[in-house]
Amino acid sequence: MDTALVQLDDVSLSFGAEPVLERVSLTLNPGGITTLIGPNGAGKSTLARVVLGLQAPDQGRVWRRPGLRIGYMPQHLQVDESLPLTVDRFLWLAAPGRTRHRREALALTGVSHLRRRAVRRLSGGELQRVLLARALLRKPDLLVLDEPAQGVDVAGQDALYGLLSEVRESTGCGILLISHDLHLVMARTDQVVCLQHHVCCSGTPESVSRDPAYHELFGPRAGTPNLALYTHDHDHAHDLHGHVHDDPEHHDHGEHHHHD
Ligand SMILES: Nc1ncnc2c1ncn2[C@@H]1O[C@H](COP(=O)(O)OP(=O)(O)OP(=O)(O)O)[C@@H](O)[C@H]1O
Repeated sequence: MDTALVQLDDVSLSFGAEPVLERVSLTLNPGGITTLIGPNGAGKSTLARVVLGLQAPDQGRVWRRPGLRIGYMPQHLQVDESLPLTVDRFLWLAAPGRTRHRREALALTGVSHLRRRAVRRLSGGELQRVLLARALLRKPDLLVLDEPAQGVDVAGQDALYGLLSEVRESTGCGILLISHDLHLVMARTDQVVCLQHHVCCSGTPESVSRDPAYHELFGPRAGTPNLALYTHDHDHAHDLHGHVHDDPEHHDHGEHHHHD
């Protein structure tokens, strides 16, 4: 833990009566890429918000390295349609500083040509790259990216994940990534955490892609193309909301599983 950036121990959180995170533990290390995967509503963004300190858990412990700088790329960004905000100004508002730094960040994410463009005129993929540049401008120890590749074309997605690996190499920062692009992500991550309110399974991409709980969530064709056949013998069942059902003997796919 001395070397960790963030450590979560047994974190639980409910919104009203609905448990969203159940006893989640997670360690984020410098230079490590951790990918959070799970169906819609599994609690991934909520967990990211707990890591960021934007959301306090009901139970459990959250530890952040003192002085930790976090760059965050949110899943959604509301841009006021009436504001003629340029990309350059948008970046400056997040991290006031020299023009050179903003140019460098935009060059790194491959969108130098957009510096004077109005933010509200950007395409989805262009905006994602600008948001990544904004997160990098803070020179973060930890980058938290909530579905960074949404709206980015397939070649661009590959480039984006390649870029994240480069950023990790050159800066040594840790990266927490939320992603649905299993094929692209699995090859480029050190640790995969498969979330369905609780941590279903976690580990290296290889070990997770062989885990029955992973296949239960994502189906037999999920993961890397060279996946070996698996045996479906997981040791816990989920109810309709994805919460663990303790009695694997009475595990019934039709009634107890609801995976998007
Ligand atoms: N502030 C909130 N108040 C009440 N419920 C919330 C709040 N934030 C999230 N939720 C609920 O918590 C659950 C988990 O949401 P979350 O956004 O963390 O899921 P997710 O795994 O990121 O989903 P997706 O893949 O669709 O982005 C959802 O049912 C959501 O409606």
